[in-house]
Amino acid sequence: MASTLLTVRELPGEGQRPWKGVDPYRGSGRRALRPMCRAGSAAQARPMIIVEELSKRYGAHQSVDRVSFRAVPGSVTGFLGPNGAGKSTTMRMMTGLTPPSAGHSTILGVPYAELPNPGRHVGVLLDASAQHTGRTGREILRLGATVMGLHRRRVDELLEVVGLSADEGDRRVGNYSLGMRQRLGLAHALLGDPQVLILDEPANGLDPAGIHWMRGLLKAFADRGGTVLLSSHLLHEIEVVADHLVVIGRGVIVADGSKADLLNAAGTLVRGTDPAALARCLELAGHAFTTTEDGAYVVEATREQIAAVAARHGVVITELRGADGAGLEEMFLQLTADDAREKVSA
Ligand SMILES: Nc1ncnc2c1ncn2[C@@H]1O[C@H](COP(=O)(O)OP(=O)(O)OP(=O)(O)O)[C@@H](O)[C@H]1O
Repeated sequence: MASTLLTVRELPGEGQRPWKGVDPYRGSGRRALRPMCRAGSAAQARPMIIVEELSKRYGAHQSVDRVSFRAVPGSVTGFLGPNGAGKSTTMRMMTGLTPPSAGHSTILGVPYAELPNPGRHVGVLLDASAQHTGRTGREILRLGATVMGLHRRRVDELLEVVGLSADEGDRRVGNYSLGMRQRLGLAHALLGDPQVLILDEPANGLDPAGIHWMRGLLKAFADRGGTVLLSSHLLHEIEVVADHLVVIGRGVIVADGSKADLLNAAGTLVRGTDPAALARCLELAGHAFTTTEDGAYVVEATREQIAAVAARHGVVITELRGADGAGLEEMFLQLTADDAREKVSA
């Protein structure tokens, strides 16, 4: 299937970048990232990442099985799955580090390996602990800046953006904590002012303040028109930051949709003053439901449908909301229950 969105020649070069000439730092106490203004809403709907039927087999083990999804600009796509589900393998295939057994993927319309000066278009953070431990953070960023043809000034800017002090920048990476390595990895991913970010578990090792900071950074990146693909098993983190969710279990995509749709699919929680009467009217209306431990019902119907049924039968409702009390975790555990190492009681 032809999926080319932009040819290499059409990729915005330095002189064509829409944000060229804008001073992104003016008026801000801390340095901000460059804005990524995008033309219209139609352009925003075009997927920047297309993964089609990607598969990876290691010997007899099928690690990734015909995985397909897309990520569009202006949004954060959360790539969720339990340990060993195939997230890293998929991302490694997308970024040319692992050859797929079948399928293909494109970023900005071309395979990652065909992007000219890829760091200028796609920021990748796959394994923060893989950085050279003998170099300082600043040296690693300077090397990256040289390879990408960037001014050295950019290194200082990015150290500041990710919250590493000048002193920390001059320390050897071998002496960095995991959280500091994640910040450095993120700085490296952002160095080339890319349009797309592919980040594998970037929150690992970050403290709560660091996770909060990163959440803001990724949201701001997406708000400026960037495309973010973010893998994690930190479900609450993803729930807060992602607009779109792709859930993987044992190498297979088990859910793919907007966060709102997937959470709504978890059903509606309703509680009434007379549970038996409420149950009867739900049955009469043909709405399937389950009972929670504390006597509420989780119903396969919208809030409006339930309210209408209750009103028709004169049943008093005391609580009516999306059944997302446990948020994404509940949905995630349900969707991956067959795949999880720890079995979850329904
Ligand atoms: N080089 C390899 N050789 C053999 N098996 C591999 C290799 N790389 C990954 N696998 C297997 O592929 C499966 C998916 O691993 P992957 O690292 O992609 O999972 P993940 O979803 O990123 O997990 P985690 O959340 O624990 O990082 C696992 O069963 C893993 O053991």
